[in-house]
Amino acid sequence: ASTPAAVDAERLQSAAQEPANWMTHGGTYQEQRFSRLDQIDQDNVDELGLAWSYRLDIDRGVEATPIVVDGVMYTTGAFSVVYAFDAKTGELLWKYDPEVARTAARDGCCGPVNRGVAVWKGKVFVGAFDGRLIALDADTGNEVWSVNTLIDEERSQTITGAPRVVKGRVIIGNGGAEMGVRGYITAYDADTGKQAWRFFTVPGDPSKPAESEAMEMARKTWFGDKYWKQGGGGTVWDSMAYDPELDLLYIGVGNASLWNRQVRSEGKGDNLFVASIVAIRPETGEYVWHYQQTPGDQWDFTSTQTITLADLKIDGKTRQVLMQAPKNGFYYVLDRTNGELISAEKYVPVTWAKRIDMKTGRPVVDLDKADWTKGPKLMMPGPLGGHNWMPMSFNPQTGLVYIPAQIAPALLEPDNEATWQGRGTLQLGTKPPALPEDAEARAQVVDMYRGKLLAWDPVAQREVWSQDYPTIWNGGTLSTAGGLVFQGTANGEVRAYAADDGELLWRSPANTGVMAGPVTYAVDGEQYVTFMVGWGGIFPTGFGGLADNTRVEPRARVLTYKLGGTATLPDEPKRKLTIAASIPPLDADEKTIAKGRDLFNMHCGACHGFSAYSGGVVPNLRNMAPQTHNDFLHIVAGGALIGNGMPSFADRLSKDQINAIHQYLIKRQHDLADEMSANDS
Ligand SMILES: O=C(O)c1cc(C(=O)O)c2c(n1)C(=O)C(=O)c1cc(C(=O)O)[nH]c1-2
Ligand SMILES: [Ca+2]
Repeated sequence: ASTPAAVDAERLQSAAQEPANWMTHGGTYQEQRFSRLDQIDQDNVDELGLAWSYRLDIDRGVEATPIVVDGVMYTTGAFSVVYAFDAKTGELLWKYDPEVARTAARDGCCGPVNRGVAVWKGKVFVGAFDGRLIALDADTGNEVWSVNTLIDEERSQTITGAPRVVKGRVIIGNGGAEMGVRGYITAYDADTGKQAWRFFTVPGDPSKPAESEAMEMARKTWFGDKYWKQGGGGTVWDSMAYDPELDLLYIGVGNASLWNRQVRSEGKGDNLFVASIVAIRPETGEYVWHYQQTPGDQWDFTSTQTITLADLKIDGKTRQVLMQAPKNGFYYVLDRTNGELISAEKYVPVTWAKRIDMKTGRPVVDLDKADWTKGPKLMMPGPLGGHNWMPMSFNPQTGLVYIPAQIAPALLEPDNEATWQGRGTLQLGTKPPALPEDAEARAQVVDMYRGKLLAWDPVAQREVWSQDYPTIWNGGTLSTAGGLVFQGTANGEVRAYAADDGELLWRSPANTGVMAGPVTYAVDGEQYVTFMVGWGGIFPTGFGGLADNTRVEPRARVLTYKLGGTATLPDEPKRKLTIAASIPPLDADEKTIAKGRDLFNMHCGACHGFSAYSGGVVPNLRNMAPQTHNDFLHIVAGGALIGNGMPSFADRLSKDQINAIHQYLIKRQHDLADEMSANDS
């Protein structure tokens, strides 16, 4: 190959005909994550072996889908670091680190993750966690242009999603709806980085003119004068799909901000376009249609999950559909020409709504179970969703979608006094959705957690087969013409199943949790399958992942397999938690500990785990060494561990507050020691 990343409009539109390559995030513009490669099939998949592996630089959540073009793989790790590999040998061709401040992890809800790059005509595009969109020379990894996509430096906006390129425009949205931001998506000229258009998803300051007719319409669905001060939300932090025939770009719009609609919008209004699919023109950013899945969302029900386009035979007619399994637990099939609802059924247990009314297209909300603004409610799904960002796939040969589904209830409790807290702090209008501190009570919730690889018939709207996992947060899926479904698991394996009946045909250790969506490609006539592996994202950081003593290590790698591959992974057992030899005495009063608890959950919980349950991605504060206790103030206020990515909180926490947090953690460390000795006896 002479010109690297020589991808243009024609190649992208007919990507399905070039299965040796994986040229755009979802494999094709339809984002089906289906490959016509069939060299690896149901009969020989058990001969898969490691062809090559590469240890990435930063052991935090790995979420990227690699792009592979003409024998070169472009992929990313945590903090938006880009890697180019020889796809056959794994040789590193170049690496580009945008040098996002490692302390910037605080600016996101869910870790400094990145879901991958886009390529176009010799360039590689990456959205950096700090909000820059950067174009690199695909040959050298040198920067060609860089733009700042952020509109408000006072707020925490990030990029975690993968850009898409449509008609020579690089399109990217931002994350941040847990931190009080306004959502939008922006298109830039791929050659120059010049902004082409921006589409806002929620209205801004009502004293200023609306940016578009769409915003004029959206405004009428918001109430009071608070929403725009709290951002409004509606971030487009992950999915998009493009239909070249209809010339429509579909974007998945996230949850409202704050979560609490009482505080945000006087408890009423649909709050367009939160939790919606919106169809827009890729050349102009002009609104065409929308379908709102969760009107007036107050459950963090993002509609940012994989958007998959397909042509399905429904009631004897071929329909051009758009499909999604968003967090809210319903599987939606829409007519993608106009946004009309074709069907929607529960794909996991759902308590917030009874069903979707087919006449109105609206959910029949069960207020008794769903409205937590007047008192705590156990939600199903919770904010982790029936399905999160881990991509699903659709196999046109079986007619099934393969959803990394999960059952993850959560208790939501109101904080109706919520006010603006400044950038880098959670702004929810709920108490942070912490797991109970009491070990037994926590176990009761965690025992409800179940992961599920769900093979779903989108026409009949029913399960065809499923595979159960002991916990949630399992990986994205890939399906192939070899009759296979590939998926990695939360507890550290890569697997292949028969696409038709779900039989487990191959498994191999990944030595870490696997979340990202795998891809397949071919070089010199040989088929490869790549899993990006590495544990992180919001479940491990915010919710402790698995229990303390069975935790998964966050080892970040690229793992590439082929038939007869003979490379090996080092033997890397799970680390066992050993309790610190001494813990400072527990002598703070209840009031101090309670204050420390609230401060910790608001300022520290998203990374170190609400209620201090650690998933082992960042240090476990229930197991601090004596030296860490001694240095606590230096670390938290003095920035002693800035090099490790631990910011100084001197700008937002007083010495007294830091001490309260420390006392709370001492209590939690004693709790852990008690739990461990109870388990031993
Ligand atoms: O509302 C947002 O802007 C936003 C952004 C992100 C993100 O950018 O990663 C996540 C979420 N929300 C979210 O709700 C969520 O569950 C989530 C999980 C993850 C992850 O990477 O594990 N990111 C995000
Ligand atoms: Ca969110």
